[in-house]
Amino acid sequence: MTLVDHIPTLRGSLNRRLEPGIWPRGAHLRTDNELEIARVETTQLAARFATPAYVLDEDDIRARCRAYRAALPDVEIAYAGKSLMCRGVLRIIAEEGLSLDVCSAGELAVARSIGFPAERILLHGNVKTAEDLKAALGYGVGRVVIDSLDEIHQLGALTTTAQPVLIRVTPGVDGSTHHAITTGVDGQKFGFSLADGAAERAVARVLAEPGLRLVGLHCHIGSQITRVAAFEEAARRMVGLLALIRDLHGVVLRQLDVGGGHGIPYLPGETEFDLTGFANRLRCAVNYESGRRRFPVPALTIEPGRSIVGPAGVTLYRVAVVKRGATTFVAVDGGMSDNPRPALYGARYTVRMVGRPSSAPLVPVTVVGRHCEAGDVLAEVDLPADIAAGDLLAVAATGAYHYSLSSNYNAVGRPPLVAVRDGVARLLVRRETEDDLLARDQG
Ligand SMILES: Cc1ncc(COP(=O)(O)O)c(C=O)c1O
Ligand SMILES: N[C@@H](CCCC[NH3+])C(=O)O
Repeated sequence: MTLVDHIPTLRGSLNRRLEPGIWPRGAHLRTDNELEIARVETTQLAARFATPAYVLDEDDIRARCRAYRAALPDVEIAYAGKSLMCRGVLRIIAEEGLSLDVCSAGELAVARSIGFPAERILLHGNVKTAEDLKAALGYGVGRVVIDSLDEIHQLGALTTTAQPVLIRVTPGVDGSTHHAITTGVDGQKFGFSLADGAAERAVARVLAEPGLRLVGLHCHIGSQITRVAAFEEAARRMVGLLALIRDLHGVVLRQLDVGGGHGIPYLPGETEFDLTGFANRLRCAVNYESGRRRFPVPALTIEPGRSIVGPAGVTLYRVAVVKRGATTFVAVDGGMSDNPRPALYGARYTVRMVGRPSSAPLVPVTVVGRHCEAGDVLAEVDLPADIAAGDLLAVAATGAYHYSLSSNYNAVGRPPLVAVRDGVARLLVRRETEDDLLARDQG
């Protein structure tokens, strides 16, 4: 802490500029401190849909899809549906020409309900239940990504024609991210280890299974990673394995899926993912390694989720209570049920009081939720000293892994998901009601 941090009056009052790179592209802060997203006032959104509410800048999502396609024109971009899955978002993804990664029969059902093209769908997961596998085969998904020896037999026993599959490999690359979302190293539950030969043994088993057709390899080293070199290293190792498989089995696998995991900034000053650098270095690494091993350059797939939808989302909360003391607690009408990420990963956020002007100095506060846990903390940030019940808070970069991680803790209904575009708000998913909560309860 510096001296300035201890003296509220020196901390300044509300910054009139939105932190660059953190808020949706269509976000604009007016001089009266009204936050507009895609020319829709967030005070109007809060009035119409109530709070908490997840707001999505549709054009931001579309722009991110297009940026990926422009940077990687010959690479298949498969949106990781787990990051934010609903029909409205999948329609955007389908319209933008992306493929889709699903990891359960439930996610597949959403995709299926809008007729997402089956050949552009990949099924993932370390556990795929019989229902998941049957649903995938029933819809005719393009590829299933095999994650265990058990699954080889389980899937093989269900197929009637040879199902195209990839094998998920753990390449032994650490993306330097939170341990709960680190998946490229040995000692975690996903994939077959490259280092101990498990991946090579899985290849032999799949090749011997008549119900499966091995078309390529997959890896996913983790999430919220900005170090491009980690993806480059993983790709290099995977091409090495493709060449080894050719040498050992005489089989040339044409597809290489290097997963997703591209990080986004949540706080000012955090590194943005270098998409152009990633595209160049991925292409160079794969071309170089393929050339060196005289292996035909494989067709590439990537699976970004967070970096497609994360920055497009903003959560709106209403301040319910302010408790002033040694710590000032600003308690809002949502919390860990709509955002468990601070509790799960120590995630931090950029938060603003919006909707009315304030010239009060900024003071440190702890933004907490309404749930029955002391750990229900959303953020530790600076907000205007005159913050009061009824004020509106906007939390940035909540498009990915918020709606999809939300729960009904304390029988609180999940917030609505609202898309905004060209001055118009469109409800994608309505708020969960008490009737919804009671609907499954058999009494
Ligand atoms: C197999 C797979 N692909 C893609 C992703 C998408 O990750 P992210 O949202 O970090 O891009 C995940 C989640 O980490 C995943 O498990
Ligand atoms: N849920 C995690 C990301 C998980 C990535 C999925 N494999 C997060 O919110 O950061």
